[in-house]
Amino acid sequence: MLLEAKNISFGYSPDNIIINSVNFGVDKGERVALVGPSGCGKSTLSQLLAGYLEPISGQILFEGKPLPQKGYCPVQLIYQHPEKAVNPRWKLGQTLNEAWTPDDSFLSDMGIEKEWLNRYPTELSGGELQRFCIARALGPGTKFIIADEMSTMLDMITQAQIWELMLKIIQKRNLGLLVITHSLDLAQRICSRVVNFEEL
Ligand SMILES: Nc1ncnc2c1ncn2[C@@H]1O[C@H](COP(=O)(O)OP(=O)(O)OP(=O)(O)O)[C@@H](O)[C@H]1O
Repeated sequence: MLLEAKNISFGYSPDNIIINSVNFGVDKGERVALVGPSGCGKSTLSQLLAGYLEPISGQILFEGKPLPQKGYCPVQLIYQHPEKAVNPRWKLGQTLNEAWTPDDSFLSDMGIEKEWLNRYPTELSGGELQRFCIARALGPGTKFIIADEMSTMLDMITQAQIWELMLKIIQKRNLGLLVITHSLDLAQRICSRVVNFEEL
């Protein structure tokens, strides 16, 4: 398995366990969609898989080993809410360069204007900021992308363009992909396997 949750449990409080002894994995070369009703725990699982949250029991393994505690994480999570994923006090260029330095053609493919890098996060629209967060997550050290409802706030044309580019990058660099979505159509178009959270 490339990325694996082994018998993990988690709750935001001890009397409210949301993830109960779950086993889940994504193999090399697979693109998996995770679907399920609102509030069932998909985003929580994605945060556990990216190392943002610690399970109360069980293990998260990437290429058979725990995620690194320090340095760049090979598993990058793209959130539903880009404004929560950036430091509001930093200009976007600083935020991006902390992760990596994409060239001008990559920025232009992602629909990012260079001038935005001199702005603060509140000075971009939600969709513009999300494109920036997607670009940031695709640094050279990234081996696995978790996209949690990442394209919900983009218009249909931008959504299609971004996914087309993402899939090209994912194939070229052989990255793992987990997509969390409410759209079965998107799941079936993009992924090789669809998993229902409630059946885990
Ligand atoms: N930080 C938090 N503190 C306490 N409870 C939380 C927190 N985040 C989420 N929850 C609760 O955990 C449960 C699972 O939430 P989660 O966001 O993982 O669901 P989801 O399946 O991703 O939902 P959606 O499809 O609506 O995004 C929900 O009942 C939610 O209210």
